[in-house]
This record gives sequence, C-alpha cells and structure tokens, in this order.
Amino acid sequence: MNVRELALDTLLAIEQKGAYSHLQLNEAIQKGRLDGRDAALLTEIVYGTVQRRDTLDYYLAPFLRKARRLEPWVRVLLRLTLYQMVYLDRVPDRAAVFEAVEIAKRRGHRGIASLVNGVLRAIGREGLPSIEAVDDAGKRLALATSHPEWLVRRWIQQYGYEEAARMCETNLRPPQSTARVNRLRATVEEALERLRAEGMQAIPGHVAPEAIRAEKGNLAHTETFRAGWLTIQDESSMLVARALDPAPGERVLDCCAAPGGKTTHIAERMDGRGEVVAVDIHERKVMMIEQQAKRLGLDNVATLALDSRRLGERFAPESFDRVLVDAPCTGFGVIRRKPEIKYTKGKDAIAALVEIQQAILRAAAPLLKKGGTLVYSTCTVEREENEEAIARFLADHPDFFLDASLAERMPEPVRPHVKGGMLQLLPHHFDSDGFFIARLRKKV
Ligand SMILES: C[S@@+](CC[C@H](N)C(=O)[O-])C[C@H]1O[C@@H](n2cnc3c(N)ncnc32)[C@H](O)[C@@H]1O
Repeated sequence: MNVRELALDTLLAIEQKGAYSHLQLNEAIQKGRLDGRDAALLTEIVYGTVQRRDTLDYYLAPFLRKARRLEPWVRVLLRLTLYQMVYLDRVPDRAAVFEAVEIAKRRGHRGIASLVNGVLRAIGREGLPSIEAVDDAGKRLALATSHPEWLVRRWIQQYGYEEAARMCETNLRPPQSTARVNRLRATVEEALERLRAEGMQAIPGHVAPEAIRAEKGNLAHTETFRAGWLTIQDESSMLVARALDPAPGERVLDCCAAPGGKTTHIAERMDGRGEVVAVDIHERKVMMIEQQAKRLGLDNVATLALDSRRLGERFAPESFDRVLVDAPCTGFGVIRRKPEIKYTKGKDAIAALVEIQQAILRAAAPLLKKGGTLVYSTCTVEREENEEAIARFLADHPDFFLDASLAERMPEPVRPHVKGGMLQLLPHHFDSDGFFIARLRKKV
C-alpha cells in the first residue's frame, strides 16, 4: 500500500476509533513494511495532519461550501493532501494532488475524484483564506495553532497571552527523542560514547543531568537501549524522581506506576537497594513495569494491580518512607506526543480527573510515615489539576506542608520556575513536556 493511502487509514482510525496516534502509526509502519524514508514520511503526514486539523479545516471551508455532505474519508484525504501542500516543502503540490485523486478514484467514484481534484486545484489557484483577518485574538491563536478555542482561552486566562501563544506554537513541533541513562549500568558519557559508536547523533540533555537527547533517530532502536542502559523518558518527567529523592534501603510507594518510567528511575536512584512498590489499576500495564525493571536489571521493584483509591485495604498506615502520586491527568503537557488529545479531552475530563486525583491522594496520605515525603506530579498544565489540587489536599490534610527545598533539589536552570514547593514547567521552557511537580512533607 502506498504511503498516502496508509496515512489515510491511520488518520481515519485515530479519528473514528479514538486510537492513539503513536500506536496506530507503529501498527501502520509494520503492516506496510515501510523502509526508513517512507516511515518518516508517513509519520510526518499523520502527526502533521492531526496537529494542524483545525487550521486545515479552516483553509478548506470556503472551497467546500458547495459540496454536499462529505464522507469522512474524503475530508481526511483533503486534509492530509493540503497538509503536504502547505507544510511539506519536499513534496511538490502536483504530486500530492495527483496521489489524492488516484486514491479518490480507487476508493470512491469519478464524482468524488473530480471533487477532490477541483477543491485542491482551486486552493492552488486562489490561495488560502487569511487567519490574520480573524478579529478576536483568542480565536486567531486557536485557529493558527489548531487548538480548541475553549482550551486556548483557558490558557490565556491562566498564563497570559504570550505564554499561551508560545505553548500553542511549541505543541506543533515534533519532540526530540530523549532517554535517561541507567546509572547502575553506565555514566552519561559512557552512554553517549556507545551511542556515537552505533552511529547515533546524541548529546547531553538540556536540564536533567541523567538525560541524553538524540538529534536524529530513535533511541529506542539502539543496542545501547536493548542492553538496559537507557529508558525512553522526557526530561521533565526525570525531575520527578529527583524531587522525591529516595535513599537506598527505603520503602517507596509509586501509586500510579505504569508503564514504569518513574518506578525504575526511583529504583535506580536507590542503587537497587530497598523496595519500590509499584501500583497501577491495569493488570496488563503492571506487566509492562515488570518488563522494564527486568530489562534494566532492577530487582528492588514489586508490582501490584490495584485501584489506588483503595490502597488502605492493602497497606498498613505509616508503612512507607516516600510516596509518589504521578496522577492520571488530562495530559495537556504532552500534546506534542499525543496531538489528538487536544480535540478529544474536554472540560468534563478535567472535572472527572480532579476527583480521581484527590481520591488517590486521600488514600495514599495515611500510608506515609511521619516526616516522610510525598510527591504529586502530572503531565498537564491545568491549574485545577495542579496547584489547586494541592491547595485542596492541604486544606483537608493539615498534617502535610509544602516543602520549599524543592528548588535546591532541581537543576539550576529549573529553579526560577519553582514557587513554594511547586514547579510548573511549560513545553517551551526547556523544549520538554509540560509537567507539574509538588513536594510535600508529613509533619513529625
Ligand atoms: C501518568 S500515568 C503514570 C506514568 C508512570 N508513572 C510512568 O512514569 O511511567 C498514570 C497511570 O495511572 C494509572 N491509573 C489511573 N487510575 C488509577 C487508579 N485509580 N489507581 C491506580 N492507577 C491508576 C493509569 O493506568 C496510568 O498508568
């Protein structure tokens, strides 16, 4: 099957079945047995078309006024072709239009092929409608960066126009491949050397001392990864175990642990001594934690499938030195990686998640020893799920307080973003995921 046709099927699965783009893409690359070049083109077209969906629809709208009800596949075909015409310099417009018309002929009938041809050629002739002409600044930003208007307005209210605009623009850029070096196996320098020997262009991370970045290629496809020297993880996410700061020999509870990125980081930082109890609600995902721990050579990880709102039924009060709640959240800090979530998650998702986050915190709090540390983190930028969640928890739990030592525990460049024991990173700060981290202590 050709790349554009695979792109069409992949995009339809994402839109109609609610499939995650990265999983659907991997499946398509394997199914189509694509070589590196075609896989890269498919990835670019699929991610780009999802990322720019609303902008593309705005561009298409005036040319579709006369079209009667459009079948979903035809709209997706128009979007992915227009994406190539507008954003991909290396694909000549004529080639993109030709391919689209051929696909329309194969899938539909002559009428559809001629509609596709007519719309795309008219755009080529007449040009795109201007977004600058839109009066309202919030609406303009939403359209130009293809985010839902309600979300953009929320971000403007929370962070101001400038920060919101930078966040929206950064969300359109593909993320670099980053990984954490397993300090029980190698130093960052040794890992970089091994990767370079494998032909990878890798450099140290921007903020996390244990991070490396690939300037090109995927670190997960290297021997260095397979040998258990690396874990694929974003740099912001690496700051969570640093905030928790576990010591060798301690007992640590990770309440929302799958697929194990932070559990294994914590276990590495404990030099493989003591115990990390990794809990997740999904049995299948718990197995992923076990696989990762095994690959990394860590034997201080115990796993359990359990709803963490019911932790009290399984664990004794004050039985852990440290607790991590890396809570389920809207994920609006990782839109670069999962672009479809900006369209699928609405305001009601925030409200529902806020209740789950509080319930997990409530269940986890009694299990922490007096004087112990609790870290709460999310990969979102919503204050309701972050600062406000902490304020609500503290109001209900006077035996906890925010630990101002978080700033000094963070790498130097991150410190200005820490405020009173809480850290909110936005994607454009360090070209990493948007993340929230709060460090709390239980009174002695
Ligand atoms: C942000 S992800 C965790 C990522 C993980 N800490 C890592 O670093 O790899 C949130 C996890 O919480 C789990 N989860 C959701 N609701 C839960 C609940 N009530 N109890 C336990 N785990 C839950 C999800 O299955 C998901 O794996």
